[in-house]
Amino acid sequence: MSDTPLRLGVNIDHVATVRNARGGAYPDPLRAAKLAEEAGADGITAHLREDRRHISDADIDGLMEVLSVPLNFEMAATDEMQKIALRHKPHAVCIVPEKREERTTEGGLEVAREENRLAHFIAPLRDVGCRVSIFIAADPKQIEAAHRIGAEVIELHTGAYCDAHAEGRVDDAQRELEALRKMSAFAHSLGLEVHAGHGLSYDTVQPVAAFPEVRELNIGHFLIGESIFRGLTPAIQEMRRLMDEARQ
Ligand SMILES: CC(=O)[C@@H](O)[C@H](O)COP(=O)(O)O
Ligand SMILES: NCC(=O)COP(=O)(O)O
Repeated sequence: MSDTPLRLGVNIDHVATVRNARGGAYPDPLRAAKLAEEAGADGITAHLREDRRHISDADIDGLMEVLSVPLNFEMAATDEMQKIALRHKPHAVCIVPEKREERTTEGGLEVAREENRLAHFIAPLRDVGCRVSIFIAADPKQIEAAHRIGAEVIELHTGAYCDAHAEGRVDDAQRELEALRKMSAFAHSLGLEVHAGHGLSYDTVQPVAAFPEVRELNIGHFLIGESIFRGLTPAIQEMRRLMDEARQ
């Protein structure tokens, strides 16, 4: 039983993916964000990619205006994105690695090799009051580097665990989960706030939600997919229920 509350951040990127499949304005990610808030989301996550394949600049403008819960703004460590973040000053900025040719965010940020540049990159974001988070693999070297550059939060990439689970690679899934468990405890021991996300579903969320050090899960693709079948509000409520159950 953990008495630390576990927040649910709902990622609305893939509402924008569906909208962009046809151009135009439907379905509207802002409407999804407001619905997610009403359904119990503690925050909204949106990733403005360099290629704008889903979330657009106008979506970020709109989210900053309409949200009552905090926005977790995911972005690559580029000058363009830094300017946008400094203009909006969202509650949290999560620095993620990005490759144009990837289908989705494939791994964690390489912090150790770019420590100096990243320390300078995040300093102004912290100065304007953004909580800076680093999207990272379950690797002690990267976690130590994230701590050294002054990040307050790390978000552990759960994709490898979820992929192994989905493909029925039971031993691999168990090994990935164990790494996530150990690294949550390690990051927490350094004073970092620990978040996790990527690819989580009803089948994979509970073991991660049960780690006592994890304070926030960011979940998107599965929830938006599941909302086709049961509606966004029930899809989010069921995720919330599973998270609470795992925490007991
Ligand atoms: C950084 C990350 O985990 C991804 O959440 C992202 O927000 C989802 O979008 P992509 O599928 O484009 O990576
Ligand atoms: N940072 C992870 C996130 O926001 C959601 O990832 P996914 O559930 O869309 O894979």
